[in-house]
Amino acid sequence: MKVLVLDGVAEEGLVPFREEPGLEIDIKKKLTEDELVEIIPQYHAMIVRSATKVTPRVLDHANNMIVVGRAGVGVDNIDLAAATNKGVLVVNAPDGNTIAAAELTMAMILGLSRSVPQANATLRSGKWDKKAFMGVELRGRTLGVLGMGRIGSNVAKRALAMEMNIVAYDPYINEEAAAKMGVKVLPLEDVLKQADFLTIHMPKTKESYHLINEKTIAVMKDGVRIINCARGGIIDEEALYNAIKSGKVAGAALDVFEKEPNTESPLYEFNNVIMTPHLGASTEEAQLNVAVDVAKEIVAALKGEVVKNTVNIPSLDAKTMAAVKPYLDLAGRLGNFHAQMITGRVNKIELIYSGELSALEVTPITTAFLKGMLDPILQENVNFVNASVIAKNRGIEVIQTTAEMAKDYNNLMTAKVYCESGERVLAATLLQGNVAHLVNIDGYRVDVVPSGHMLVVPHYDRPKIIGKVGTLIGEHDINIAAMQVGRKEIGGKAVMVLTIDDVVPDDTLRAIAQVDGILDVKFVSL
Ligand SMILES: NC(=O)C1=CN([C@@H]2O[C@H](COP(=O)(O)OP(=O)(O)OC[C@H]3O[C@@H](n4cnc5c(N)ncnc54)[C@H](O)[C@@H]3O)[C@@H](O)[C@H]2O)C=CC1
Ligand SMILES: O=C(O)C(=O)COP(=O)(O)O
Repeated sequence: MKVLVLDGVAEEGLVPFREEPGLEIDIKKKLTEDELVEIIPQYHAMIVRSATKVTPRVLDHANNMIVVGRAGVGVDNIDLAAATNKGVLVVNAPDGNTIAAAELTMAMILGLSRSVPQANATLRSGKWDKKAFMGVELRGRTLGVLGMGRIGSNVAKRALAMEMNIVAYDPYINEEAAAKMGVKVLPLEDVLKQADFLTIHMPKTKESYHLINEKTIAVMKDGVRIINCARGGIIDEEALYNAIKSGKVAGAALDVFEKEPNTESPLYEFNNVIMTPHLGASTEEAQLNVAVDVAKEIVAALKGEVVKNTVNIPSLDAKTMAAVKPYLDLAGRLGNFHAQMITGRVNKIELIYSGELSALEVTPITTAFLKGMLDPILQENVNFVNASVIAKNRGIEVIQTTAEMAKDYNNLMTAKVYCESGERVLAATLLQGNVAHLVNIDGYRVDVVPSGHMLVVPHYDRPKIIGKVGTLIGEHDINIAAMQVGRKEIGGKAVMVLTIDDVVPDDTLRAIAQVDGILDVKFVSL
């Protein structure tokens, strides 16, 4: 397998790749979209930082791509929807550069409060100008933190050590944990009103795009200083320009810009604006950390193992994964079994998780079912990343419910599939040793290990029928390994499931279907 490494990812961190026999690494610096499109089909994985744009067009050509790794946090340069549709996993390395970004933010806050870069530049130009650089102290001033995640909370921790008051806005955090740290979580407007320094640490999303704009700046204190080491685009740069020009904003420190690289901007006009070229993660430690972390994740993804930091599918912790894993296999088999039993368009899938299963995180199990069912039916590559999206795009309604009790079983997964030809129901359980057992077909009780070749034959419960089916199969020298009959009442309808050692030819299937009393024949191979 081949991995493409771009954007100057730290080579010394790629050790996990070098330890994998058979993995080829290509390290390239800067590629245009056209160049990327041309070479991308040969790669199974790629690593980027923030420079390369992984566009829908690039992904469209990435026919062998399994995983895209981001050596860092922000994935706004990767088209996640296109990756998901293509079945490409996206992983990031969110922990390795937290301290680097938090420390740059502190450097920006201190740089702004004492005009360090400007004073340095003036002195170098031959001027000893003490008067021009009267600073302000941080002690006792209020720092507003927008986004109290990894970086925001590390900035808060450091600013507390400098005796600042901290107020924060983050609608998705635990206020108690923040309060314990000494941070007051407030509505956005209050944070904007109270902050002497305002620092941004949220991702760029539809919600946060241009969050700092003419209106929100108007709410802020006169003389506020604004720091952005998160993402360009969260600040409307034109509004910031106007606010600095008018004196409303006393200074700004920007590491990120709406358009990068950014070497020309009206903001260069102001001496009270400090700008750095997206250096937040640029420390030796951070670059080593993120390269190692993302390389490990990519190796795991290529080997089909559990990946922690997935961005486009929910990631599961090791404990949850261990509990869910046996059911992923069961669900995949059940989905695949269904795919071979149904005819016509699928409209709705209802999955009922009962007994012990109801206490688990069942969404990945649903995904495993969808993958198992859709993969054999569709031309496109269906995997854990795109299975739910594909189902949705095809208008298949997926309902997942749980029930605490599973009659007669410890755990039971029931899958009802509604399609043009009607409704089919399969139910399966995990018995000792995590072996999957199919225990119900369309309301008939059976006990079949869903594996290998099987024949499912609904029929009338009458003498001679089973014998005739056995004879027809025997005539083709196919051995029957196991046989099960499920019936509700004597003489009514029943279902026969034969586990056989070989593929049954189509003409034999037709001959079986013609036996008087046989209602249908399905050959299922897992
Ligand atoms: N300048 C640089 O080189 C670097 C920039 N970053 C950027 O810094 C930002 C923060 O990174 P982390 O702290 O690691 O991420 P994180 O995911 O740990 O924290 C982000 C926080 O923002 C909050 N949030 C999300 N949407 C919000 C909204 N609309 N309003 C308020 N809060 C919101 C989330 O609840 C979360 O607590 C990201 O944009 C990341 O890309 C990260 C590393 C280096
Ligand atoms: O991790 C992040 O989100 C960053 O912004 C770091 O970007 P970089 O890897 O230095 O291009």
